[in-house]
Amino acid sequence: MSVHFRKLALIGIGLIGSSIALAAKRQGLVDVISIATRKQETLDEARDLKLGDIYTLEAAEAVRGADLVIICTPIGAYESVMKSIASALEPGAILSDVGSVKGHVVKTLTPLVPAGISLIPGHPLAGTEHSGPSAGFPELFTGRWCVLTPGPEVEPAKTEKLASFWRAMGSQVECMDATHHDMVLAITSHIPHLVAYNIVGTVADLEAATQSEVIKFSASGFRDFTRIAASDPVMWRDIFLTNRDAVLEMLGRFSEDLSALQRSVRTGDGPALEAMFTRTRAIRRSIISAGQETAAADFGRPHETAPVPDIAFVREHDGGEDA
Ligand SMILES: NC(=O)c1ccc[n+]([C@@H]2O[C@H](COP(=O)([O-])OP(=O)(O)OC[C@H]3O[C@@H](n4cnc5c(N)ncnc54)[C@H](O)[C@@H]3O)[C@@H](O)[C@H]2O)c1
Ligand SMILES: O=C(O)C(=O)C[C@]1(C(=O)O)C=C[C@@H](O)C=C1
Repeated sequence: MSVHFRKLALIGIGLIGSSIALAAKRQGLVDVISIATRKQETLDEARDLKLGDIYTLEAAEAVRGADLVIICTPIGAYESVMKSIASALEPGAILSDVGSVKGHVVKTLTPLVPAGISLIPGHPLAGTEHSGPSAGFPELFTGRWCVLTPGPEVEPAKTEKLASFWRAMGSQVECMDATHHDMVLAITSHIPHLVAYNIVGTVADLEAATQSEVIKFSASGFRDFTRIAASDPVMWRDIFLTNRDAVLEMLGRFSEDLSALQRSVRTGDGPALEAMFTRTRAIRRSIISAGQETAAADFGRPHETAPVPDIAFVREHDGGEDA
């Protein structure tokens, strides 16, 4: 199966779009890359970085003649992007995306997709807290999962072609149901971000209320949370607006477990606290020893089959992790 595409159109060129452009070019997966963004300054930045071959503010122009189109904008922009590109899509093209929520994306895009176009939603489980065209790097997807959620109507050969594209950029690919994806990501990615946003907000409020230097003397545990809490506000707003049900369901479970911990602290239950912390330390160590700092374990893939990414590289780009 050929991995090659004639023309790749990227709608939105931030962290993920620019990483795809760099990785696809490096691996020789496409002849031409066309890039569309909403703002001229972003387009100019992408051109200065030589991310593509064609640059335009018109998404419809970018997708004309493209055999692979990947939407790389925040999820809230999908409907208007789709309406503007629908009539310009090339018959036979694969239409995909990289959005962090899949159920909502399927619901929004499906009714707008013209006949003859294969919609195969995707989600690379890789990222950083940085955004914009200059944040991308071609190794972002190396050793990371990419989840695809094709509907039953999609020809298996089309899904396989897109899967080969992601594999050629270094990812491992898994197909799954969009609802399952959203439930797993709610607990492994969305709630961790919510917790980080909350704790950093609480500390900042405390500092203001007590007029004391709480943040100045914060230890590195708190700083790890501030990395996550620095993630793009628009992207994360859209994730919580579109994965509401799964996030609320998982948040219920999370709150129960937090209450149990609260009780252990209040009652001075040392053994319970130690048992919990021993269990979580073992989970962290098993992820690190498998070299897979992603949600791979949550997809039930045995650790030993996970590829070993260059942890030093990941650490440098992710802003620091303990080993
Ligand atoms: N950042 C991550 O860690 C990460 C990881 C995996 C998936 N994702 C998903 O990838 C998508 C993009 O995230 P990112 O981190 O690359 O964001 P980003 O903010 O770095 O880039 C988004 C890009 O979309 C452009 N854009 C916004 N609205 C647009 C519109 N209407 N038309 C054309 N362009 C538009 C912006 O100008 C920007 O270039 C999101 O849907 C997000 O859920 C992000
Ligand atoms: O490493 C980070 O900074 C990320 O937040 C990446 C992360 C994640 O939660 O793992 C964030 C959202 C994406 O949908 C996928 C990956």
